[in-house]
Amino acid sequence: MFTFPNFLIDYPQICTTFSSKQTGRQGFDQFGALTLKAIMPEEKSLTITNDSNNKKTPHVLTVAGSDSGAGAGIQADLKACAARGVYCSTVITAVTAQNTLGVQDVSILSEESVAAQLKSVLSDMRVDVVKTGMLPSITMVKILLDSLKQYPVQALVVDPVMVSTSGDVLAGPSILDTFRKDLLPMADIVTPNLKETSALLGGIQLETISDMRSAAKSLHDMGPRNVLVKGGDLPSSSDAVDIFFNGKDFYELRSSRIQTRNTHGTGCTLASCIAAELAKGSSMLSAVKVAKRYVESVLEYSKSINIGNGAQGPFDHGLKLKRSVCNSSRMQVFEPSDLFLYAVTDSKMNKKWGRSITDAVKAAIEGGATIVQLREKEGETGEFLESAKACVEICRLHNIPLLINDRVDIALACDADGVHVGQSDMPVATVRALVGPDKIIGVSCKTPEQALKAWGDGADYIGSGGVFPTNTKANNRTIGLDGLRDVCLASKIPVVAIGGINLGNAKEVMELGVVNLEGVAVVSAVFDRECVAEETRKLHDLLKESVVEKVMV
Ligand SMILES: Nc1ncnc2c1ncn2[C@@H]1O[C@H](COP(=O)(O)OP(=O)(O)O)[C@@H](O)[C@H]1O
Ligand SMILES: Cc1ncc(COP(=O)(O)O)c(N)n1
Ligand SMILES: [Mg+2]
Repeated sequence: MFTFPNFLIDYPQICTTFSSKQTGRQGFDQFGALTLKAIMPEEKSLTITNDSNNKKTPHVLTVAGSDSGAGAGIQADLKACAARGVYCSTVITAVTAQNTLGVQDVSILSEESVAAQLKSVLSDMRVDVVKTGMLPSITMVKILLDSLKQYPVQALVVDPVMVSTSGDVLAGPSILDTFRKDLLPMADIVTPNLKETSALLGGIQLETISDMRSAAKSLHDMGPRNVLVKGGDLPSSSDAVDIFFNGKDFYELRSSRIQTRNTHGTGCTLASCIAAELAKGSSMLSAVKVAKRYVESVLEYSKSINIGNGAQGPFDHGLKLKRSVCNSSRMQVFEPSDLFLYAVTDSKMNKKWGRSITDAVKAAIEGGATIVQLREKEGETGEFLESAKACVEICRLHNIPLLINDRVDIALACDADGVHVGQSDMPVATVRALVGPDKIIGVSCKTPEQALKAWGDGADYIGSGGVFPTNTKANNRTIGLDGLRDVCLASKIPVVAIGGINLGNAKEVMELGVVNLEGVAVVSAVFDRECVAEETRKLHDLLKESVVEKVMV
């Protein structure tokens, strides 16, 4: 038996740079200095240093079958990793003749060839994560596991490919026992589709999300550290729902179902993207979330691709809009709890108190702000961009997300973590098309209808208000605590309350205790004050005292 040095997965909460010397962990040396993403549960205030001399290129090795149509298999893996900015090497287990009609032929490579390919790559190329797809024989699984024993890697992502989306069999039932007994216990994550889940669990029926949850639990009992049951083919659901289970918590990962014929290779792409994110240093949950969003984005962008005459076409991993979706230095996926204390800057207030934007942001973070938005309605673009870049640097040092109000161009240019838009700004779907799957998008909503639309369009959170009257925004209709409650109850994404919130009324807002309400956003209460850090700290303390159990009604 062997164990994978699973440092990232065991410690997703710690973010700083560890060198192998500092960790002293066996098996970690081969990775050199790794930048690990990190959040400390209470204070998110760790410094991220970068040992650029020793920076290693993230590297995924895919062990899978070739697809001549290039929508799935090795070809999908190469394209997905390239799109995500990660190097990908390949061990080919079989050569399939495939097109958009189905699988016409399968030639399985010799076991000697597979063993030789594994040795060539693993002995020389410092692989971070191995991802498996089509493993057509029991001996090949054993060869792979033996190779990994000799050359341990950071994580193993197992896509237990058995049946293609077209319904063709790629690995027969005789492999099932080896998958269950030998491969799954070694996996950091296993990502079966519904048919594969059913086969692994002896042919059980999977018709509902609740069935998927029970199945994820049963698969977890077979030994993998994490399970993702993919629901791309769940007939009863109008959304594309996947169930993630880490042995403790279940996560229902839901996206809208894209109406397209171009879904060939979604499973391979998802698993490769998970592997790529892990290789970059993500925690498992973050990797899975980003991968799901990436698949959703490429399906959306590739709707118009027209290749082949069959029922299932491939998609464009590079996205139609060539953007630098993978170059962001942000390491962390948005968490609802980030909305706890949301500091929104205001150019007029900064001017009034003679503060630079950067000083305002530094002080808010010092006082405990958990997310920052630059809302600069006046001033020159060039100047704003320079301040925004400086704020991105400050926020990244503290692991605090930084969003830009309204200005998608500024957000892209300074590589901010996201954008916040109002109802009359650029539509959310267009913002998503421009900023890509990784960025956070927030939308201001006053009604349940707007909240549902925001979710459908791909927003990550809602800012709901004005809860109380405010001077910050002219002619802004106040929705009150009742309006806020209605939005929270209707919403499918986290909500932050905004509008006239201060030390005198923040408790009332939090004590609504309504589902989806994650925190408060403030402008004047912290920035129209002499000491921003102190006011922010007082508000932070008050919010902490006010946290109550959330209710559905
Ligand atoms: N039409 C779709 N719209 C959005 N997401 C989809 C769609 N079809 C599949 N997905 C997503 O693609 C990923 C692969 O799922 P699935 O198609 O079930 O696996 P496989 O390709 O292995 O059969 C999952 O995250 C699933 O939710
Ligand atoms: C060589 C190979 N490997 C895997 C798949 C699965 O494809 P999908 O991701 O569409 O289920 C495939 N069709 N061909
Ligand atoms: Mg599929």
